[in-house]
Amino acid sequence: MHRLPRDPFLRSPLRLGNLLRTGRSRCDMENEPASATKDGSLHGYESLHRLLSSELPPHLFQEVSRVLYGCNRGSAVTPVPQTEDLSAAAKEGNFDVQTFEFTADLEQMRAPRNVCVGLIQNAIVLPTTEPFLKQKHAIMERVTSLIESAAKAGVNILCLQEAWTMPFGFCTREKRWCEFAESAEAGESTKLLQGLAQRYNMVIVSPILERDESHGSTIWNTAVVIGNHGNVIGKHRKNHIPRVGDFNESTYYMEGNTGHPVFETEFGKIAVNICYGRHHPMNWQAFGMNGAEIVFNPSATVGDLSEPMWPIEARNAAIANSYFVGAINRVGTEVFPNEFTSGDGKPAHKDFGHFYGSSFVAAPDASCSPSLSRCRDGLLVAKLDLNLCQQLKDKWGFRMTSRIDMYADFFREYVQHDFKPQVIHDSYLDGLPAMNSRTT
Ligand SMILES: NC(=O)NCCC(=O)O
Repeated sequence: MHRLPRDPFLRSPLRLGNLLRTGRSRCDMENEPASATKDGSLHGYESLHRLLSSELPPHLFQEVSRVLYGCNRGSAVTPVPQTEDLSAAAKEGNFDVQTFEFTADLEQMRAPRNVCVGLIQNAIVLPTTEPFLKQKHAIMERVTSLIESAAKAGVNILCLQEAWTMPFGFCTREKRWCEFAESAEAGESTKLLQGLAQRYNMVIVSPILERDESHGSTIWNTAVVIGNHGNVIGKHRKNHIPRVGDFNESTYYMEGNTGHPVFETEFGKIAVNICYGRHHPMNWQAFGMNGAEIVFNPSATVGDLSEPMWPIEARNAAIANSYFVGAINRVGTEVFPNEFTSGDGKPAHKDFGHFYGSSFVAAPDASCSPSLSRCRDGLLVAKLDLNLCQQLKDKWGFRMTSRIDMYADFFREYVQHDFKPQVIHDSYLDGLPAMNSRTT
């Protein structure tokens, strides 16, 4: 007997018809390899969570969910009801909207520190062959409407995806994409967001391609942090630049020079670990050591390369550093005018592969939200009680037991050019018995 999918995405007569007619599960239904289908969905499901919740009997799904997604104070992180206003905007604007809540224990000496965080993922709007200004303005218009929806949801701190004003043209190595770079302090996107931040009393993190006029028009990959009064609080430049697959970003900009700043805002202490920096545990750690309570990870990454890592790295960082993480990935497939290769022997191609969206929030208690759609624009809203950060520090003591002094000594030695790795050699490898070897 077939269970009717609970996912509204599947309620199209065509999809359901296929399922019922063939009598097969979704994965073998379309006789495709065990990977995502062309529309970016997982064989018709917008996310892994929706696939599991629709395909598994409820009692099995509950167990899977507990193990895969964890529990926040004993319960799965499940969607909380949205206002009609917000649901209507999502329907009309065809974007995925999901709202979650992470609670903390009530404390006697501190009031709860509630904050509402929003993550926006979006596809480019126009083809990459359109005039650049038209492309940028079309994205800005779309993102403005998503921000307005975030305001309807009461979001206090919002983060956009990496290089949100442009297609992710860095795969091509063509320098013309540099035209999208703007001043962090006075560029068009910053001005737009300053107005929205002030109007909606919202802190907005805006990851853009930055052109630094004061330093020879240098290009950076930068997150601008705009305060809820419309002021630019500061900026952070991406610390780790990828040299993997089609991510030819090192052709455009260097490793950032802004350290690991934490921005103290009216709603909490936030930091930004831009995309590839999520593969570097010390990058996450340094933001935590500077006191971050929420670290955003605005990203642009594709399925073939990184999808198995995606649900793990941000979540591990949240656990290890006792803070919340908001991980955001762009969505859609971007096709570029000219073919490019990336020195991997694969045929020249014009697209980057599918940016799989799947933005989510991870909490310090190892719970995490289900992710947004793999194939549509989306807004994830998460209500957090920041007291959970300290409660987890007290419970697990990861910060207290981290032995930074021991590692400081080790790193001091490691950076010396004559550093010798601490390896203890088994003399049997040389055919000699070890000095204290067991004799029989
Ligand atoms: N944008 C970016 O740094 N992408 C690198 C690929 C990845 O980290 O998954």
